[in-house]
Amino acid sequence: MKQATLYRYSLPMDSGVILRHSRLAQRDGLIVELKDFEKVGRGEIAPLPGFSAETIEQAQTQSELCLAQWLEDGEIDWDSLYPSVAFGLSAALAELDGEIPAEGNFLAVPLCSGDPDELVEKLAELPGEKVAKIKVGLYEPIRDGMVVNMFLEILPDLRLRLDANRQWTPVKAAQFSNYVNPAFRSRIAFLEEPCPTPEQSLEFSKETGIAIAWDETLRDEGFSLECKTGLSAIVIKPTLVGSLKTVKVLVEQAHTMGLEAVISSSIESSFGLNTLARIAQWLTPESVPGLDTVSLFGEQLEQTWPGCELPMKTLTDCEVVWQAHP
Ligand SMILES: O=C(O)CCC(=O)c1ccccc1C(=O)O
Ligand SMILES: [Mg+2]
Repeated sequence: MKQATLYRYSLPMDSGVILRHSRLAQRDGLIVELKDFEKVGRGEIAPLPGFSAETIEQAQTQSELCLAQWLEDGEIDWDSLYPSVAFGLSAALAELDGEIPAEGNFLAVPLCSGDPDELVEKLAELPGEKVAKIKVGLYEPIRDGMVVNMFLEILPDLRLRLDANRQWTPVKAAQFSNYVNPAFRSRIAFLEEPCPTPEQSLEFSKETGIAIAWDETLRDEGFSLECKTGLSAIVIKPTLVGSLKTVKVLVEQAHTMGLEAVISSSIESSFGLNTLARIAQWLTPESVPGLDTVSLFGEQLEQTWPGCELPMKTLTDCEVVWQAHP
């Protein structure tokens, strides 16, 4: 006996600088719950405003159509779905089928705002490899270069992931790198998307020896992964990329090319982050995922994120916006 339910959540948040152009004060999303006799599978469908092309209303309408098909044992055409719907639905189905192992990788790379004292504290709690992520490209590139130098100087066992979100012209990118001590450059694990185009970013890497990673580029029209000098990683945001199958293919391609694959947050609720932590442990066990975003929220949803003390909202507190069985 099958049943499908869509819950809609709304959680208070402050996206801060993570989103740059849009400051979100509230996060809305859907939780899909599939039941098949005693088996249950859940997934989160949460288009991210400013990043996803689809709205939550569009995602809900499409989810309802898909779920109706699933209830009738129909085939789902994954490639025709919005990425957020494809991801949430495929995660719920995979969980229903017992495909996603329960164990998660909750060692998220801490996102730091630029205050070294705060980071030193966060890092002291991290077991094993010390990696942190800093957003760059928000202020003067020279300032970013100085901040990166300072962190790497103060913490000799620290490695950094940087993310410029395509904010630097080649000139600004060069101003940044001129300020980074050449001896420190190899401790930049990667710099995501320094320049507006992938070609400019690759050129930057060639000139500076700083490794780069694709994030936005993965979502460019017609993108296919190729091995390029200087490219060391891809950052995969499943909510923006699509089904679990698409995620798996990207991870496999990256690993085949010797690239690191990093599962990362699109600011899902603590529920969605738990799913991502499990997927990260399952598909990219050697890589620390980029999931340090729960603190942007005012509440958690259904499942706690380890160490997070925010109040908990449960699915029973959420509105059921759709429910059906065959
Ligand atoms: O990747 C991470 O470590 C955290 C997530 C993150 O930075 C992010 C989250 C939502 C939208 C865009 C981005 C981004 O990579 O810029
Ligand atoms: Mg990024």
